[in-house]
Amino acid sequence: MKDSSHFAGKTLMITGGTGSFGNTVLRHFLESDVGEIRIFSRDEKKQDDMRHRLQLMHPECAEKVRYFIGDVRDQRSVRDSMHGVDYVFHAAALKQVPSCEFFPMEAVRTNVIGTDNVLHAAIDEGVERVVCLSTDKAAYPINAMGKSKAMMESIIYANARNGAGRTTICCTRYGNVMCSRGSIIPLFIEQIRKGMPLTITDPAMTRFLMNLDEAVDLVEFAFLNAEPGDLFIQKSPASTIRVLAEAVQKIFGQTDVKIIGPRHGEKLFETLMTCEERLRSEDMGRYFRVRSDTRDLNYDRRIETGEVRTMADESYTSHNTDRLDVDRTVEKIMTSSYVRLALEGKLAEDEFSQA
Ligand SMILES: O=c1ccn([C@@H]2O[C@H](COP(=O)(O)OP(=O)(O)O[C@H]3O[C@H](CO)[C@H](O)[C@H](O)[C@H]3O)[C@@H](O)[C@H]2O)c(=O)[nH]1
Repeated sequence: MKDSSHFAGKTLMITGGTGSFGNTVLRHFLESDVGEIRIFSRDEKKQDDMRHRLQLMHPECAEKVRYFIGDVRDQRSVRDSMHGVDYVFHAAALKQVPSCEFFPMEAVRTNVIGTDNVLHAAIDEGVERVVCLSTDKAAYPINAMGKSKAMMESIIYANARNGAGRTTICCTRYGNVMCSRGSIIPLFIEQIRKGMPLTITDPAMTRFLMNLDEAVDLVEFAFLNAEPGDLFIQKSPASTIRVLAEAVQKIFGQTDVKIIGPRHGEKLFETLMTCEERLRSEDMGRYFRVRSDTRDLNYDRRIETGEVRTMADESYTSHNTDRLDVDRTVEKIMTSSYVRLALEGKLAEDEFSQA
């Protein structure tokens, strides 16, 4: 992390801390002189693995990390782990589209109620900043995962608007993180290794591509720049699944391709910023900021004059963003440490990419 003096001596908590994001962010945060990092998650085995990995690879900072077993669904466990915390990074979520489609109430419990629990505990405990992680699937949502994340965002903005005391709550939204657990690139690599055909849902589908370090940069940018209720969006390139498959094959070897059709709840393209958000967005270089709408419900008091615009002409989507060809997709994919290690046959040795 570049300048991380803002974490000096502070206590940070990462919900969903044993996931891909949690592992990457932990590595970044441990480079700073942070006081303490709390990993909050459900799975004792994953916590134990993380503890051992850290002791093995970075014994000098292992003591700064404390592990809390709990579930964001359970308010008590959230509160008990938040005493004395300065900053919260809320990454705990159900995020697989197909499984949320079959168990939508589970998405509600974790993504909606869980976020409400985290925010209220943070407000009550006087946490200074909470950065929540959302997804492109929350913009014009069509599947249960996206709808639950859209509700999560509403809860974030409502809490920020209704007054969160000394707690600044903000949100980040990004597209597909390459090589996160259960995602397409690791699956393609495995299929090539086993000599099996690549399973492609729809070759024309597009997805935004970013790596885990970029996700961490976005979260840090939000942390440093947020006003209450801000949404920060990472500008990202995208590619079609056909191009992505060709790029992975170019790196790992040719194999057949099988078209399997879209899975439950999938979109042809993703939206990172809606037309309505785009109208009030601010271009900050690598990122967009969408400020929260701070008007109250007394519409009668307002008299609008002149031209009133409700939405921008276009939303910001994986179809109309910078679209990568095969070579640029190869370049992009190679920025993922998972892919580089897989290529060198060193995946098992990596301390964090297995998360
Ligand atoms: O066998 C497969 C599986 C997937 N796909 C396609 O590959 C793309 C990416 O699929 P992933 O499962 O990797 O990602 P999703 O877009 O479904 O969702 C991912 O990105 C989200 C953010 O947008 C969340 O982070 C979520 O956890 C993560 O799974 C999609 O177009 C999908 O249709 C295939 O072609 N073949």
